[in-house]
Amino acid sequence: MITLRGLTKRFGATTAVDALTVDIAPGRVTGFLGPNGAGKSTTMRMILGLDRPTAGEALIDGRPYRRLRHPLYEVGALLDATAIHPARSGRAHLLAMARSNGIPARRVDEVLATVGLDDRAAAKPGRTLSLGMGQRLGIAGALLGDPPVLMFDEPVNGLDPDGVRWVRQLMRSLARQGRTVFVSSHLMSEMQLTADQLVVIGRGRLLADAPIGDVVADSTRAVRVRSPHPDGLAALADRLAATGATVEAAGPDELTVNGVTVDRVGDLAYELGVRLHELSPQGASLERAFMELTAGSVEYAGAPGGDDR
Ligand SMILES: Nc1ncnc2c1ncn2[C@@H]1O[C@H](COP(=O)(O)OP(=O)(O)OP(=O)(O)O)[C@@H](O)[C@H]1O
Repeated sequence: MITLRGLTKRFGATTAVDALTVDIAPGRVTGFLGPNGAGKSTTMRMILGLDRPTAGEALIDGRPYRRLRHPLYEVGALLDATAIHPARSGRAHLLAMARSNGIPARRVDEVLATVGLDDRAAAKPGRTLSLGMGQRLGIAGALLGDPPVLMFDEPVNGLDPDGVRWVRQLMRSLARQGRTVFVSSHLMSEMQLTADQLVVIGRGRLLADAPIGDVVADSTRAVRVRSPHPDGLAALADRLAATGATVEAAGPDELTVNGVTVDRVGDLAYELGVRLHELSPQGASLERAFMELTAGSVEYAGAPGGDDR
């Protein structure tokens, strides 16, 4: 269990994390989402004792990181896959970690096998590792102490589709084993397949903490409209906009409409005599739910005095 209580971090005038209170429970994958600069990395860094909270606390199974007796046995993390010595091999990197934490050397072979790095890959110096191999090595490091709490910051960055699927299965199996799995990602479609629970933040503040199904179900569903008559489609778009719907041109013969039902769009098209080739409700997606949730938080990067890092 990871517990955040009023967790706050200020860097000068910037409030990176703002009074975050949330429990990240074991036995499920909790996705951590937010627009760029929302405060995800800073939150993860505070959980790991790498940044000091300005106020509040971050606890791992009830204790702050600095009070953990054997940190690697209690929490494993992948924050930055490039954080490996350029001249050191992956295996040497893991062996050094194991040795300094009283973990037997054979565990290094186990985790290398788990992440799919063979002897040759594990012997390569850090500077020659691809981003994907670096990610696998970082995940191996997180698993080294077999900890009940795991955190991964953007673990699928740089992985090919096979690698992405592999990370998804790994996260799910770690959660099934009863561990706390806290993972950030920018890939919404991937998160929709991986996470059970979502914690969404914007400008450092909590926007949502709910099962993923609830977050997605709360989002509005778009309606796709296609017509072979551009003028008719334009007239329909104007009419829909006048009724308060949000209308986007998705192509020369296609509209994406939000804020009205399919029936209403169909009725208006009929009234205007516009011939349609398609009128279909779109599936709810995490992508849309995320956009709606964070709509008020994304202009942050461009705001006067804002900091886009
Ligand atoms: N060491 C620092 N000094 C000053 N400001 C910082 C520092 N670290 C982070 N910030 C600022 O804090 C805010 C949150 O940054 P953070 O990196 O935690 O966001 P994030 O959600 O991880 O973003 P991204 O998705 O882009 O990685 C940003 O405005 C960032 O510029």
